[in-house]
Amino acid sequence: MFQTFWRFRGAIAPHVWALAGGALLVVFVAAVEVALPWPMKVIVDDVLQPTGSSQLHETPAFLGLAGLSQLQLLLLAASALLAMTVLNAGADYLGTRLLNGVGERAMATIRAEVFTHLQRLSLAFHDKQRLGDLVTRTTTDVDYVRALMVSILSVLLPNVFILGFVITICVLIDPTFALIGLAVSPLLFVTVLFYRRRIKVASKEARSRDSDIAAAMSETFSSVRVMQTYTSEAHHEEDFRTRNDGRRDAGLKVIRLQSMFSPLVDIIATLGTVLVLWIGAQRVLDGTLTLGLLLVFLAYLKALYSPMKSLAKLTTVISRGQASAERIQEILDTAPAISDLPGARPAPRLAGAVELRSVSFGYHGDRHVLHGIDLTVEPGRVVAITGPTGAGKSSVVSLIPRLYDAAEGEVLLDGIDVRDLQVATVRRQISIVLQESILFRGTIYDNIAYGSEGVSREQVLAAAEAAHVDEFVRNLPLGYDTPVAERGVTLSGGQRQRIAIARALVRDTPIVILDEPTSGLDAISEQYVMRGLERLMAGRTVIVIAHRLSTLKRADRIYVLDKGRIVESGRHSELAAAGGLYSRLDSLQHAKDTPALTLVPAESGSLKTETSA
Ligand SMILES: Nc1ncnc2c1ncn2[C@@H]1O[C@H](COP(=O)(O)OP(=O)(O)OP(=O)(O)O)[C@@H](O)[C@H]1O
Repeated sequence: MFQTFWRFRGAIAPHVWALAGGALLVVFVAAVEVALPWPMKVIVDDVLQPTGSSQLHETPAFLGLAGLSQLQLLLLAASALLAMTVLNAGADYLGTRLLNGVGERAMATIRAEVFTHLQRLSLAFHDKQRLGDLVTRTTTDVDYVRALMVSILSVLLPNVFILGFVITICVLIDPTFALIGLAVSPLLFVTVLFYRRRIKVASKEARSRDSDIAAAMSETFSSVRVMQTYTSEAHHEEDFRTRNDGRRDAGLKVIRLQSMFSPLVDIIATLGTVLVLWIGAQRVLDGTLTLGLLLVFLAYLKALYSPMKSLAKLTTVISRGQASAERIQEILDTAPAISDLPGARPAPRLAGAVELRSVSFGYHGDRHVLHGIDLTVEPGRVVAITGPTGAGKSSVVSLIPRLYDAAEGEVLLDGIDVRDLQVATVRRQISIVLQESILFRGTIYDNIAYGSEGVSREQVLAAAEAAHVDEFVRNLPLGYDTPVAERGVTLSGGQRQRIAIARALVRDTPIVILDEPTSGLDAISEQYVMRGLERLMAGRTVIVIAHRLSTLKRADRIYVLDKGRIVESGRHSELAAAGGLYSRLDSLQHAKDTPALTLVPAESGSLKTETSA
């Protein structure tokens, strides 16, 4: 339990004074609560029943108030009660505020830490993660840890003090009687221990089911377009129902355990109370105990058991919080698979030579998807990679910006092994345009400037013009300040690609990777995008994954990939004549493209038609 504090000590440390202040205040509240039954005792024993054994009526004498009249005592006791209650309320308010404030602040720090760490973790980690699970860990789990910390300080700590104070006072007043009151404590303790463990296991299960639901939500609603088009709502509903039922059952198990726990504690506590009442009443009758002291004892018994009951309730909060803390820690403990190696140096401004030497690579251990890849691109040249689906084209290009590390062989940039260079300085010199470009929430302008720090507005606008973004932005009422919805769904595929090209142009990197950036576009959009790409490719090293003839013909060299191996390489004309895999793919492409009419947008904005080469 306390290791949770230790675990997140970095986030708590800046608030240690507020934490200490809050803790002191709640302990003060506990002390006042222990003193609260005493004015009542004075009223019962010394105001209402002032006669009897002087030994038993010693409180006013002990407090130096022996000479006061009954009325004066009543007034004093009542005022003390009121004052203590008001003081308690004030300290309670301040303490709760301080502790909860620390909780919120520390959790904001932890959330930020988790987010930053997640961003640093490599693709190999994210490939295996479900987005919903990561969201849950950053939100709900962090909140459960907050509840745990705050509860430990504002419930557990004062209750432990109350227990300590009460037991001490009871023993001081009447050790035998105190022992009777405490007789049931071991039973209570064992019950708490037993249930705590079981509730912790059940809570962890419920938490992982929560993640399941979050994952189902994110998977379903990130592909809502496909889901609705394929009318597969029923399938998603069924899947969700299964996960939801799992969560419900796990939650019900926690509730069952919890609800068994509380009444059990109640029964054991009542057993103790009955015992004290039975013996206490007899002692009051035979005059060895005052009624006021019996009332104090009973109040203390309540004060003794109610912390135990609170601890019972706290069990869930603590177990849940511990499970959540472990889930957060799992993320923070994951070391990024891709990071700067010791001695890595900043990459110099690259000329753009790219070489893969005998590279093998796999996503899962020894199951390689690339085998002995040799590939060379000279600075400023265009190299195309083609091949059937699943051949490993995307895998090859993902090794260049070191999104993954090769298992064997080397990836060299300007002759330097990428692993000897600082990752960030390499990635800053590579731009990627994917099949489907991702836009982020923000304006079109923000999306173009994304990833280029300190870039001027002129540069952004010039890139936008070169990438033919300007053509459609001009017609938008808010122009470049038009907000783009998350994932960019308010724009067409071609428009998104043009923004992505502008983004790459602003970055002005020596190396550009294009992963089929025109696939899935209609002919008109493709022409616009191609024009932007021409601007982007000029003077840079370009590695393009392509199937289209137009792109392949333009390449200085084509590598044909099949089942993770390079099976052919050369220029289009050589490969087309060689009678290998490329020529088969080429004839398929011809069959698809002929007769080919390509629409080319005229500068005026009207369309003209021209026959494809
Ligand atoms: N993130 C991943 N985790 C595990 N395996 C992967 C991952 N990405 C790709 N693979 C596997 O690696 C192999 C090569 O995939 P890759 O995406 O590189 O092929 P590709 O030629 O680009 O295919 P496509 O043309 O369909 O995009 C495939 O067998 C694929 O299943």
